[in-house]
Amino acid sequence: METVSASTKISTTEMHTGGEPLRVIDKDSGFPPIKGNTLLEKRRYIKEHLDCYRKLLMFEPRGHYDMYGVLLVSPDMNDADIGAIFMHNEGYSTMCGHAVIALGRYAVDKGLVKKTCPETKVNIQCPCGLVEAYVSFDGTKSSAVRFHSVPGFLFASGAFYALVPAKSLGLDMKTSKVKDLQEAAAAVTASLKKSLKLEHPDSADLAFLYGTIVTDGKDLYSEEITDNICVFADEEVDRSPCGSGVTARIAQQYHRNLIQVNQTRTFRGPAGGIFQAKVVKQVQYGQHKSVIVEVSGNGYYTGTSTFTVEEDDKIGGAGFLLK
Ligand SMILES: O=C(O)[C@H]1NCC[C@@H]1O
Repeated sequence: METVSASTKISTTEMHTGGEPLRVIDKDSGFPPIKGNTLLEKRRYIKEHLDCYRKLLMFEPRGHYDMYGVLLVSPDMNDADIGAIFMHNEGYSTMCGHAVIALGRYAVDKGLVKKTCPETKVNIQCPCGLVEAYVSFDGTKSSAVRFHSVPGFLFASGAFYALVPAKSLGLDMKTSKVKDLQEAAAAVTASLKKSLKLEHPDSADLAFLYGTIVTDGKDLYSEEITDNICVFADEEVDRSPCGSGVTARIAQQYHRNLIQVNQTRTFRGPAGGIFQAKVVKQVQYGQHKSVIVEVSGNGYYTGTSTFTVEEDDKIGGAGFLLK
């Protein structure tokens, strides 16, 4: 495992989607070179050799407990425009909807794809597979983004989640404190990790429980907003409604016959941000009857940063988290 070099200088673009941060680390950011032919190999290489840079960029004092980032790499899928490696307080996730929404805009604005009006398509290779993002673009400004998930199935989707109604934990989405919802969700994740063996049709790298989503239990189709909170990685709280999480909720609602193809549901996260989602088609994925879900939302820019390290800064050079 490497340690961060004192000559490090990494420049990032800061964004958020529904309140959930996204630190975009582009290919020319100053992040050290990454070995590997495929996206999953690169993800493994970073995990094994460059994890100190994740800590540098996600942890305090440059980030915080609930920070989220994406590193852009060259994709290995022919159809992909960009490759994305997601990172958070514990490691590297397989799919991230809020990041895809922000990244869609980023790719259009940075000229990483050929722009078309009224929508520009951006194909993003994520660890879980190819995600198609459609970015509204009027010739000058990019805005709302919708994306089509990889197939979502019950047990599970691009990322594996447990879905639990707040009521069954003795809690309430409107009146309970975020801290109480966070602790209860983390306890569900911890106990399931001990008892549940997950399998993914494509790769063992993708088969792990990413988190627990506590919901208001409003799963039957209606135009009413449904609230949820996603607690993932090391008890990290998603501020947004969670793009991969609402994909999982829609997949569950569809498989339980509570919604039909093209019925749009509106999801709200703990910061009040809204995503809309619907099943666009049913597909077969390995042995799983699956669905492609379309999720839409808005990502925004909040600024840019350049991070450096001083040689004798042991605390800031390693980064730290306070629980
Ligand atoms: O929107 C999402 O899918 C993500 N947000 C943070 C946790 C998930 O990766």
